[in-house]
Amino acid sequence: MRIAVMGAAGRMGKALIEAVCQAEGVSLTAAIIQPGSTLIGADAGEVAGVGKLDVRLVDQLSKAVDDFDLLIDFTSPETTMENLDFCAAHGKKIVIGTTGLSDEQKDHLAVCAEKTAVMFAPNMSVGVNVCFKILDIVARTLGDDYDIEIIETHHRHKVDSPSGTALRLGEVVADALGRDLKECAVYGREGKIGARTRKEIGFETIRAGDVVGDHTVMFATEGERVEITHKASSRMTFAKGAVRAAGWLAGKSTGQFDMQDVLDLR
Ligand SMILES: NC(=O)C1=CN([C@@H]2O[C@H](COP(=O)(O)OP(=O)(O)OC[C@H]3O[C@@H](n4cnc5c(N)ncnc54)[C@H](OP(=O)(O)O)[C@@H]3O)[C@@H](O)[C@H]2O)C=CC1
Ligand SMILES: O=C(O)C1=N[C@H](C(=O)O)C[C@H](O)C1
Repeated sequence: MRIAVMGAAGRMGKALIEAVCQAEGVSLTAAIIQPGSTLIGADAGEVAGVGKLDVRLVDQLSKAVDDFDLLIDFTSPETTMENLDFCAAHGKKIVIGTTGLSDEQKDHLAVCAEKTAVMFAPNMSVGVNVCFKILDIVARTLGDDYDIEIIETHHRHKVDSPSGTALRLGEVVADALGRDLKECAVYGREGKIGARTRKEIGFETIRAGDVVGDHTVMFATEGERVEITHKASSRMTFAKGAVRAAGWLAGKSTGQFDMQDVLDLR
């Protein structure tokens, strides 16, 4: 499988290049960065800190169109949507890790998945995806008697909030309890807002330092509290998950998938 990495000089882009190099059955054959970057023409491996790979950084996906079978994209919603259309038009598979997509952009994934294989997950780590699975059981068992709060912490550079993972955690517990997250979510409380309503799901966002990504779902009632926490300490956990997803997608020509499919957790 010939892999292209979009946003190759970004935090995840560099981790993805390292993960592709470590994996079997895949190879890095293209790497794309922002137009205007001073790194255009540099060796992708050297920029990622894994040594020379003889893959030159280019500034347009179209310049690499004959060089890859699958694109891994962890960039921004706007860039990802452009690349998704490109991949659908040119029969390239795509693994998307970008968060902060709007509902319309998420709907567009399904449209493009009729033309090519699309894998999208707000968190590619195995640990978080196992948490999604067990949260469904925990929420169904504890039921409406427990207040649910979701707390996430990320590094100071993160631009979207709450994190894509926190929102997915909220969707999982809301679905398990028969609630609509759009109706019951409460974000970042402030002021004299009154007592908590029973069925609301609260989200708290912390941005600080170099935290890779922490998520906690708290279920609290009179007399006890259950907390399910995941802490990522390296971006390689996301990158390895994305490369695993890329290998899994080799067997698919169309359709939309996420890490629950890749890990057989459905
Ligand atoms: N699903 C998951 O498991 C994970 C998802 N993420 C998500 O991945 C995304 C990226 O995160 P992170 O790596 O920290 O962010 P960075 O800002 O470090 O990386 C994004 C990179 O994409 C580049 N880029 C943006 N637009 C283009 C374009 N048109 N062409 C080429 N390159 C482009 C940026 O370049 P420039 O800086 O020059 O603009 C930057 O280098 C975020 O949405 C984040 O939430 C992160 C970790 C895990
Ligand atoms: O921006 C990040 O860094 C991360 N983003 C993802 C998210 O928004 O959930 C996943 C991970 O927590 C790191």
